[in-house]
Amino acid sequence: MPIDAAKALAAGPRTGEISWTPKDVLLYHLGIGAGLPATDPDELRYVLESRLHVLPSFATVAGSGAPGVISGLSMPGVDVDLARVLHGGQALTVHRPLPTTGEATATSRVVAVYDKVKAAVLVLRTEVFDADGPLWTNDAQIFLRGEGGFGGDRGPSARTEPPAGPPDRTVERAVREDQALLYRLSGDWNPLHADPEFARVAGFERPILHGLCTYGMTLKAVVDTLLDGEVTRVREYRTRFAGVVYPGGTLRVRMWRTSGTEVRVAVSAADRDDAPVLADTVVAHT
Ligand SMILES: CCCCCCC[C@@H](O)CC(=O)SCCNC(=O)CCNC(=O)[C@H](O)C(C)(C)COP(=O)(O)OP(=O)(O)OC[C@H]1O[C@@H](n2cnc3c(N)ncnc32)[C@H](O)[C@@H]1OP(=O)(O)O
Repeated sequence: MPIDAAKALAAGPRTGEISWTPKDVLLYHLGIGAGLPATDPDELRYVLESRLHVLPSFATVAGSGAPGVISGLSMPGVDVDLARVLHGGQALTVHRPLPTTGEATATSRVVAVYDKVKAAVLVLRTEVFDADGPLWTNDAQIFLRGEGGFGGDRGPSARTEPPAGPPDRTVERAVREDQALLYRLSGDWNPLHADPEFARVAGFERPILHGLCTYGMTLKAVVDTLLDGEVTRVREYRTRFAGVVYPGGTLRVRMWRTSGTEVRVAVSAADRDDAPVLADTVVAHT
């Protein structure tokens, strides 16, 4: 059986050491489209090592290859075809600002398996600590097409509409044609994002963008637009991947300030009739 929920949930945590350097942070920032225009002082904080600030969504790729990245998909009770895997959602809690250089311990385990009948949804939690204590917690929701129907708990429904009324701010961000090719160098080498033949087998007309690339692009847009570019103000950031993004397209990012410490966000593909891309998206901040 491809998904054995009981076995996946009973499996002990996987632990590994991770580390990163400013070069990894710079590469990640470039992969989510930072650095344009190259002379903009606000952009230099993302792409120049002497001024480097770490966008918290870097936590989703830090120490690639360790538990929690693609290797997180090979675990007890989970034996799935990569072509059926889509990233369903992501929730990040930042316990402390991310340093530009780090050595930490990452522990991952499956905390939930939901049966959506036509799919299974796996929630993989990764907790990261360094010598000074907790750094961040990441929950990845992995949508496994065709793997449901095992009689499990259906779990929560993902149907939240964006807040009523016009957004406080709307910005657009171009997705470069080579965005996925650059982004994948931060650690997610899934061929779905680079190999046209693999993408076709997976049911797409061409390679799609990594969900976590859209996730990072969106957080950067929010931080730059509403948080004065101060990356350390982000406390939590969660989203659901509601539709695919193709390289070469344009993200339309709508933002609602719902309180002094919360921004709700909806992202659509401006080049594809405003099709929803990110839903149920919240940035909690100081
Ligand atoms: C450790 C990290 C590992 C990371 C692994 C990932 C590796 C990466 O390289 C892979 C990627 O980046 S893939 C790219 C990013 N993801 C996407 O583009 C997916 C976009 N979303 C979709 O296509 C559809 O929403 C789709 C297909 C997701 C769902 O659409 P439908 O099939 O039409 O589903 P629908 O009928 O609307 O709903 C069925 C039930 O599922 C729940 N649901 C819907 N979307 C969900 C989502 N995104 N996440 C979780 N649950 C979701 C619905 O609530 C519904 O359940 P219920 O009936 O109980 O309410």
